[in-house]
Amino acid sequence: MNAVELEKLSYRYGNVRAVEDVSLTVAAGEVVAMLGPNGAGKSTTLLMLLGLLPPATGTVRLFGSSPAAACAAGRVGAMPQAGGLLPRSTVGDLLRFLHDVYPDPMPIAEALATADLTDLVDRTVEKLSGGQGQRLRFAMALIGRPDLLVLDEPTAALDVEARQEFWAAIRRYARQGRTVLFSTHYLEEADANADRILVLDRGRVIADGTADSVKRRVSVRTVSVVLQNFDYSVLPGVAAFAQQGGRAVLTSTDSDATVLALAEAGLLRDLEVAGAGLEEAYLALTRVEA
Ligand SMILES: Nc1ncnc2c1ncn2[C@@H]1O[C@H](COP(=O)(O)OP(=O)(O)OP(=O)(O)O)[C@@H](O)[C@H]1O
Repeated sequence: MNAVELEKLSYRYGNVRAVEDVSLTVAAGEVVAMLGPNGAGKSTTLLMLLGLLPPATGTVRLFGSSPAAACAAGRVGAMPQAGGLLPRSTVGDLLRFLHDVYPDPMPIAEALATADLTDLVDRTVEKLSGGQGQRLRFAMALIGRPDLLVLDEPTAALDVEARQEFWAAIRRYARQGRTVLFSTHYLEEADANADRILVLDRGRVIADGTADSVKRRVSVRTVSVVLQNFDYSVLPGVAAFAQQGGRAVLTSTDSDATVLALAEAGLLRDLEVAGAGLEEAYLALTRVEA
């Protein structure tokens, strides 16, 4: 059974089209990253998925049920983007409280260990670092032993080390065959931690597949030549332009056309053409859509 089925979901805030006709399924056991720039519609999609925002059009099914029924059955755990921690409570207080709410919770010691919080059980929330606070939210999301974990930009504002610790905890949980859906701005996070990447832009899914297939979705290449005084962005195929060490580095969705145009403009000095990484593919995808 699919963990998530979204069909033709749309949402508007007044005149702003936040989500447009999004249809997708997530199979049970998949770890899926939802990648997209600011305002792409990630949070709005996740809020509708969780049943916290009624879709303008379309339907959401979680494990074949409505979001409300799946949540009531304890099958869904979520880490929303914003969300306070009850002041003056300790890590242990919050987990004990939630432990008693769910039908089939995991032992508190297991939630603490999975989120690497065992040594902080008596710490009050005001004294937690940013990374520790996020790991507590993660423990709160997973103590109900949910089959589906939904995380909205869980590592925003964390430093590199805290992010690594956080992802190690998520991977421990995913290895138990759970479904995880997370949103992020960080390509490397999506690449390193997800089986599949969805790219959202302006409310639509513009790519869906493995990191490799996202790269192949547009045959993006990096074309570079010695930098000259020229507006490279007007050349055909060029989705992005950067200056690096005296070179013009062009991300191109049609490297043949770009190279031909460079030749015609007399700009072909010390040409290099290379396959591009996920970052360039993503940039090109969102630019091509624009
Ligand atoms: N409460 C709101 N009222 C009005 N417009 C909103 C509201 N929330 C979001 N929007 C708009 O809807 C669009 C989608 O926003 P959303 O927060 O879903 O995107 P996002 O991909 O999660 O962005 P971010 O990465 O910045 O969190 C944006 O244009 C945003 O400005």
